Amino acid sequence: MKIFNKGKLKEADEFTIKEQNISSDELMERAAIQLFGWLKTQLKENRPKINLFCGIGNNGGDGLALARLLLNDGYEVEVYIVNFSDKRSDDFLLNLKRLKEHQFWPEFINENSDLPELNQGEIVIDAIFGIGLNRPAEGWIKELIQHINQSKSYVIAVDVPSGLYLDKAPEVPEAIIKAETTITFQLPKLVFFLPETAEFAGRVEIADIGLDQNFIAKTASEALLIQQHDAQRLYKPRGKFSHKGTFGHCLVAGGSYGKMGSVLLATKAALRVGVGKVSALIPKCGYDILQLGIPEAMVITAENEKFLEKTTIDFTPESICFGIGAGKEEATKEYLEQLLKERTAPLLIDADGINILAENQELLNYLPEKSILTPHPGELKRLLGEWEDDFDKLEKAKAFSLKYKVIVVIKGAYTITIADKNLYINSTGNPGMATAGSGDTLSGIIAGLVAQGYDATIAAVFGVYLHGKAGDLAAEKLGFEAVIADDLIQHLGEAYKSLFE
Ligand SMILES: NC(=O)C1=CN([C@@H]2O[C@H](COP(=O)(O)OP(=O)(O)OC[C@H]3O[C@@H](n4cnc5c(N)ncnc54)[C@H](OP(=O)(O)O)[C@@H]3O)[C@@H](O)[C@H]2O)[C@@H](O)CC1
Ligand SMILES: Nc1ncnc2c1ncn2[C@@H]1O[C@H](COP(=O)(O)OP(=O)(O)O)[C@@H](O)[C@H]1O
Ligand SMILES: [K+]
Repeated sequence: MKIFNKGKLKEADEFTIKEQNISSDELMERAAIQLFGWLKTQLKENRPKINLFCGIGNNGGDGLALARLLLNDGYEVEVYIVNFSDKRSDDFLLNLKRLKEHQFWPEFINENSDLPELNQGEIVIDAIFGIGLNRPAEGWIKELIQHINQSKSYVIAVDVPSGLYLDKAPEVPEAIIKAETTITFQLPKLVFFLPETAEFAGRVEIADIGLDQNFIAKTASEALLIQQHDAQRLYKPRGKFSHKGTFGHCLVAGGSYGKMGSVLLATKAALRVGVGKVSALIPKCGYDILQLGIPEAMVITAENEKFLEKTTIDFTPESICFGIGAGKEEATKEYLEQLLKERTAPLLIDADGINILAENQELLNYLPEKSILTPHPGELKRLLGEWEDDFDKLEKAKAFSLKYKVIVVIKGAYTITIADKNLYINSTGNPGMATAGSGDTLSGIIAGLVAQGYDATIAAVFGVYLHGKAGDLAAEKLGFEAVIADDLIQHLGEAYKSLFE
């Protein structure tokens, strides 16, 4: 699903109005009908008091139209017009008039008003600012927002929590509505998936207001949310007459004394994701661990007992996963340098592989095109330096990815894959995956897909999706706390199957 910026969302609104020959207030009415339908479904027979806070732009207009629909249905409604300016939008005014025609008079509030009483068990609809916000909320509006946030009412934001920009980091986080649920129109917004801003939106619901599908399809977006139907299209079915040679040979090079489990996990994950053959290249001390832990894999040992070093292998793998549990010994660095310069196979670099690159930045120049780096935020910081906020982080990671022509997978609650200036935001995964080794399994999955012939960007995006889905399926059965990395591997088969459910 595409994620548009503010400019493109406005264009989509305008195009739809023209193309479908409707007035802008009809689009607003569609938005209100969607909001009303969602609320009614959620509330079932319950009839809590609903307090609507409406600004004077079109977001406020949505709120006023919703208030009318709620009143018509017999809900107890209180409407507060957050009267911060006299530049009221036409559709706001139209909906104010319609509300008054229903003999309902909203309360206008400004800096001199008392803050309204908001109680537990009541609902607050936040329709103060939408995508038209252009500066932080200040003074009494900020106080009102804080009052709403401190109340025990259930807060539902219309389109976007008031005070949150779409395309940049907030300057004043205290001046943003913290919603339990955000009902956003037509397309998801990038800020709903970034660590510093996602929490303001709470649970996100997308309301289809019928924006022109052709416009959405033909308009390029820099960010995509990867959901089931997107992932399904990436899947390559296995041919009836295929054999293990069809699905590639993956080399997992890593491990050091005390950290051999990471290689075991990645190796297993590569096999479970469908690779034909896997060889683990490890220091000598890991031989028994690997052979006993995963009899399906082949094992090659480096000369050294405890860490990885330059080793000659007598085959050409279809992908190499380098760095997990590897440590940062000089000899291990030299081996990475050799792999970078030899360019024998597509490379995925994770964990200590990334740390070695961060400490020896001259090596970055040797990264083969379309190599995949899978840093968690700590590793990313070592690679890129500090960033100011999430947007700055994304810009820096994009610049890095363009400069070295590589794919950067920023791991987190919503893992973001960056390739060719595009952002692919993953929709699967859960806090149960915050457990040691879950990143190692991801590396094995992605390298395993590359070995099977998936394009590197697709392998990253698809692998991240499958990994998160396996985590979701594991958590469904086991509960968040009990999920361990091996469970992700165990559920990869079901994750594949779920693509077609
Ligand atoms: N057809 C459509 O387009 C559809 C649109 N839809 C809805 O419209 C919403 C966008 O509406 P919008 O463009 O009117 O902007 P909105 O967010 O209501 O606010 C603008 C006002 O806020 C003001 N302002 C900004 N920042 C401020 C601040 N910090 N402190 C104080 N004031 C501030 C700004 O004032 P100004 O900067 O001009 O002084 C202006 O007056 C969108 O999110 C969706 O809900 C749906 O109905 C579907 C159809
Ligand atoms: N709260 C979360 N929600 C979704 N996914 C998560 C969450 N926490 C961690 N993950 C996922 O788990 C993995 C953790 O990777 P990483 O930090 O490298 O772990 P390790 O080094 O222990 O293997 C990443 O793929 C990340 O996206
Ligand atoms: K809002």
